[in-house]
Amino acid sequence: MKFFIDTADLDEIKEALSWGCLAGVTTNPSLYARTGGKLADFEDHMVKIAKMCEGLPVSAESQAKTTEGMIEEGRHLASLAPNIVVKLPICAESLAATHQLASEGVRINMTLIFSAPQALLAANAGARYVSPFVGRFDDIGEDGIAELANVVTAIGNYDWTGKNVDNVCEIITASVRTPNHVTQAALMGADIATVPFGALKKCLKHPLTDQGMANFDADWAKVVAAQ
Ligand SMILES: O=C[C@H](O)COP(=O)(O)O
Repeated sequence: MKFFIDTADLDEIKEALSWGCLAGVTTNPSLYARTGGKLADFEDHMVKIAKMCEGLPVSAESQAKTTEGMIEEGRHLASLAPNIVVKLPICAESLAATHQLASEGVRINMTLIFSAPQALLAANAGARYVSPFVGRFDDIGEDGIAELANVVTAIGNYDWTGKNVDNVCEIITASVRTPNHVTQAALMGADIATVPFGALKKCLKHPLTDQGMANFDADWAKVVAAQ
């Protein structure tokens, strides 16, 4: 399973990139708002991220509400950098926009997916990625991982050749809150987990790793002292 980072924060992206295991970035309007960015700077910000992550997919979300608007904004966002993926929230308008944009070679990440039928509709329209949300189910006392499993099985049952420029539909596990979400997504074979930086750091750490390092250092200090 590949790791994306779910953030629009340039410092977080820079640090996560330095780890050498990042395969992409996803952003959304809330994440951009959290950076304090202005409307006028949105495109430049997306281009900055795309340049930092050359060759890696970077999702930039359209704010258009009509099919025509999404097509226009989607074409524009995709023209900003070769690795920009246009993110659209699932609805009738975005399915139609996805169908058109995919036929032009634009990669779409269909977001706000909460069920297998939604994911199947998106993939059939030509989505290059579908983003089922996990944590928001858990937030309302439902089982996000079980819904993710339905999406993974449903999308994995079919061949998406001819639907988009890459002939595949990858599943981005989104709304990830915990390392256990990452574990469960990987165990069921989700292609990608997009993880906020805080949760990514939690994935890296384990108390037994810290304890083990401290023990090795202490024992090595004894070896050095005995010289
Ligand atoms: O846009 C996709 C995000 O992964 C949503 O995550 P969130 O539920 O933490 O806002």
